[in-house]
Amino acid sequence: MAPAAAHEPEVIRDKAAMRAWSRRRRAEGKAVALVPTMGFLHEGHLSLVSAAVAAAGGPVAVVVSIYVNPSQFAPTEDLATYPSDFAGDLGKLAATGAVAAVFCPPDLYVRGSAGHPVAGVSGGAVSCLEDACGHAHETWVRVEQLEKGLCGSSRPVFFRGVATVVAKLFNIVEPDIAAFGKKDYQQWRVICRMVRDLDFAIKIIGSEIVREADGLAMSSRNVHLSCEEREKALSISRSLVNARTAALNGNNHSQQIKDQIVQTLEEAGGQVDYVEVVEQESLTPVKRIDRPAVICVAAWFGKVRLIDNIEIQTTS
Ligand SMILES: Nc1ncnc2c1ncn2[C@@H]1O[C@H](COP(=O)(O)OP(=O)(O)OP(=O)(O)O)[C@@H](O)[C@H]1O
Ligand SMILES: CC(C)(CO)[C@@H](O)C(=O)[O-]
Ligand code: BAL
Repeated sequence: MAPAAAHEPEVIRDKAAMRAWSRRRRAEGKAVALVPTMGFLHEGHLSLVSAAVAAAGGPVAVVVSIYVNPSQFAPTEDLATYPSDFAGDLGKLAATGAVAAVFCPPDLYVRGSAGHPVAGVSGGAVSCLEDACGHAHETWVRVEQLEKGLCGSSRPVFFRGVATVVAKLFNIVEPDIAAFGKKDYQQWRVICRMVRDLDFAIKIIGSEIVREADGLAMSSRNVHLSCEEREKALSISRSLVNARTAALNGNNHSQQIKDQIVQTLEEAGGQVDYVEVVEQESLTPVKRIDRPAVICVAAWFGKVRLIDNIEIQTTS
């Protein structure tokens, strides 16, 4: 976003202090906008700040939360190596001049004692939270249909953890607006559905994907790609753009589109997790792209699992 006068955001670590801060801002006549993140910020995150300010359309206090949520990671996933740079993040947020507070709680869960045997959810899976601390926390938000498929298939505790922690953040920050990136397309849809179904009085913004100049979707995990892997990973955005061009030119059979993308990714040396063509809102698979659809991809390059997608708006 355009450089503005640097403004140091207030750093808040305590839940009660965060809630009190939000209530004071609202009493001053400001809307409160929340941008939930896991830190190691990049331009994609900063675009959410701009989107939240634009959506408010008036006086607004923007809160960016930075919290790496253990309950959305399975013990086999990369919680331990998730990148972080708190000082760098604060500098980037200050430079926007648009962020009033950073909420960075040391922990958001009631913890039990380690070593307790834990039964899994969804066919045996447990998250890093239960794995380390038993079942002291036992209340979960499930968005039962939308959490299935796509990322939900290979990350069985992911959306349960995301919906739960976002609900907790909503209850702590009490925002009027919250901004999410369409890079995590299924996550954005899951949050929209949770807000609708549970009557959160919060306007959810779905913000466009911010890309590097060569097309790679910005992602905190990109830092773990070697130069060679990064070059190969460009096959994701390139294959998505080609697929959209083909679909808009009438080559709109989902199976052919998927086969072409899988072939391109594998030839580049990627390991495909999934390629799916789905309806934009319901995320149900479509056989042809004859209504608004989105092509979603997850693929591994080296040890890094990347996701990306492209929306296709049909005119018919
Ligand atoms: N390139 C991007 N464009 C727009 N929004 C983004 C982009 N990358 C992340 N976001 C959004 O930022 C928010 C916080 O995401 P997160 O902190 O997990 O960053 P990330 O870059 O997605 O990291 P990861 O490597 O875990 O995918 C989410 O709503 C996410 O969709
Ligand atoms: C929404 C979120 C902050 C919940 O932990 C996370 O999944 C993310 O950064 O996309
Ligand atoms: N941006 C999604 C967070 C995760 O992959 O855990």
